[in-house]
Amino acid sequence: MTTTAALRVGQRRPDKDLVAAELAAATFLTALGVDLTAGGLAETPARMARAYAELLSPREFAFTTFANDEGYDELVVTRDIPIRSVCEHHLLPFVGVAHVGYLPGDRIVGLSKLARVVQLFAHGPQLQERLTRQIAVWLDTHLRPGAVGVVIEAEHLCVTMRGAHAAGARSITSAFLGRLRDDARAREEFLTMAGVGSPLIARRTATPRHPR
Ligand SMILES: Nc1nc2c(ncn2[C@@H]2O[C@H](COP(=O)(O)OP(=O)(O)OP(=O)(O)O)[C@@H](O)[C@H]2O)c(=O)[nH]1
Ligand SMILES: [Zn+2]
Repeated sequence: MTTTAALRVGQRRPDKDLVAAELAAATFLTALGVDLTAGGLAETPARMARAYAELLSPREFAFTTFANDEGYDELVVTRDIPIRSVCEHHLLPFVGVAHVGYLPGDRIVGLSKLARVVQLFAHGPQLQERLTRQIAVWLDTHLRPGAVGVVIEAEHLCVTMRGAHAAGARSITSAFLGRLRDDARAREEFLTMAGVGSPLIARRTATPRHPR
């Protein structure tokens, strides 16, 4: 018989004060010379408050796992999971895709949950490197698999739309734990399944060794 387990993850009602956020947004825009009485801007501070509240609040979900009764012992990879986060330096969006995989141990996870774990950590002021690592470590802790791999490819609007104006630049980060860290062939297989599998990319995305 397959045993199912579900762990509630995330906050049901994260603390937020939308009224204070709206007032602050109005002050912020006015200080930058934006005339809130012009055009359709009257509601903009309230919209900004709601928009950032959404971007910064993780959504609750159930992390559902099943006993690995079939003894499935090959990689499971979900690729091209959309990533939408905001960088902690400018609070501007970074957008792209995450490829997440694991080597099952005693349990397998509901496939949608890999995307939900990505979204859990993406909601909040982030660094791409930290986001990549948090997803990997969280899955390692809660699934106890033989390996975890996470690759994120993202465009940071603070890099492409302003500042350096490096239009089209994308940053690639990775985190490999367990067998995917120790075994270059397994890592190459993961990268191929994730669609980033050229030997050049495999070398570029290999993280430095740290003790687990
Ligand atoms: N490593 C890393 N850097 C990020 C990330 N998001 C934004 N940054 C960078 O954080 C840095 C902040 O640098 P600062 O010099 O303090 O900020 P700034 O004056 O706005 O810099 P410019 O963007 O170069 O105009 C910038 O180089 C950003 O590109 C991220 O996820 N990871
Ligand atoms: Zn930034």
